[in-house]
Amino acid sequence: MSSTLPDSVRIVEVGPRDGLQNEQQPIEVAVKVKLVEMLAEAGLTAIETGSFVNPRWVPQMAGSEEVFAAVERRPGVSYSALTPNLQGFERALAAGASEVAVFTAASDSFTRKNTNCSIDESLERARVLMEAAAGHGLPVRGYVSCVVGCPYEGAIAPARVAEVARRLLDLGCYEISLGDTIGVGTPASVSAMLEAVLDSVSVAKTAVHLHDTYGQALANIYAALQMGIAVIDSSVAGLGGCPYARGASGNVASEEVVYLLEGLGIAHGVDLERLVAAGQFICDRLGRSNGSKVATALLNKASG
Ligand SMILES: CC(C)(COP(=O)([O-])OP(=O)([O-])OC[C@H]1O[C@@H](n2cnc3c(N)ncnc32)[C@H](O)[C@@H]1OP(=O)([O-])[O-])[C@@H](O)C(=O)NCCC(=O)NCCSC(=O)C[C@@](C)(O)CC(=O)[O-]
Repeated sequence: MSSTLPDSVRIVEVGPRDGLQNEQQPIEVAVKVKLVEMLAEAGLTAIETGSFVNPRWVPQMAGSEEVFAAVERRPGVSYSALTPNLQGFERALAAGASEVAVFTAASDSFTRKNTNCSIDESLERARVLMEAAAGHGLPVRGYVSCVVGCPYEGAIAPARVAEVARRLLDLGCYEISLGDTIGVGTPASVSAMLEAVLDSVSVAKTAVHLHDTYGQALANIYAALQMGIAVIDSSVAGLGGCPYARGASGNVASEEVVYLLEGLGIAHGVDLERLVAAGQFICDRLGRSNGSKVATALLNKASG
């Protein structure tokens, strides 16, 4: 095995936010709370618990205040919130989020559809937000969407991604999460993008956030691991998608990531059985089949 693989990986669980934001049916606050608590019990230490965006844009996240208020906090777990602007930050702060995440994209067209502004304007909003966050000592993570392809502009040049990632880092983000929002990347295009980013952002501050729309997410994660990336975003049961990226399916399933890391001998700190239980809990509540192949295989094995 390549010696460049990391010894341990931090999994950032985005299911309660990225996974649920696209759901059309109402989901009770108590169900979201139970999901977050089950994920923490499974050993996840970074859980994106909700977002503080305009509820007219993403109605499913309207109850995030209540979710943050009701979740029983476990020591050592970071309960983060996605925030597009100062107003979102103030809501996150009042709700007691452990940290916040700002977001932009490597595509102006996507940024306009998602946040009603240009990349430059989104970075200006992030700057204002981050000044406020610094005043409260709250860490800020940065997302770049459309790092390989954009639903409106097509292929995205790696240099464009590197530039936006660098600008977020310069604003003070402690980590940059690179999102293949529509899951079009392959190991070749993801590696080329990462090479460009790693020229100006250290590997220790780089994370990948890969949707599995074309079934390439695990292969892309393996390519990223080989480049030393040690932070992976994922969503329990493979839930999710961005409401402003038509056709985008869920993130790579957290269960798949844990199984892969286990097989590679990379430490991750997650109890797979409990994680599978959390995924099945939310799938049952949503009335849908489990999007994780690993969960499906383990559940079939247990019942057979
Ligand atoms: C960014 C805005 C707010 C701009 O939306 P806007 O309409 O341009 O905002 P505005 O500043 O002109 O304000 C208009 C109204 O929105 C309200 N408003 C303004 N901000 C907030 C806020 N924070 N919370 C609550 N309300 C807010 C504000 O108070 C006002 O209310 P009104 O006076 O009309 O009643 C809007 O476009 C928005 O909420 N967009 C969010 C879209 C979203 O959540 N997308 C999904 C997350 S991104 C993603 O999934 C990708 C990612 C991160 O996972 C990585 C990947 O996969 O690539």
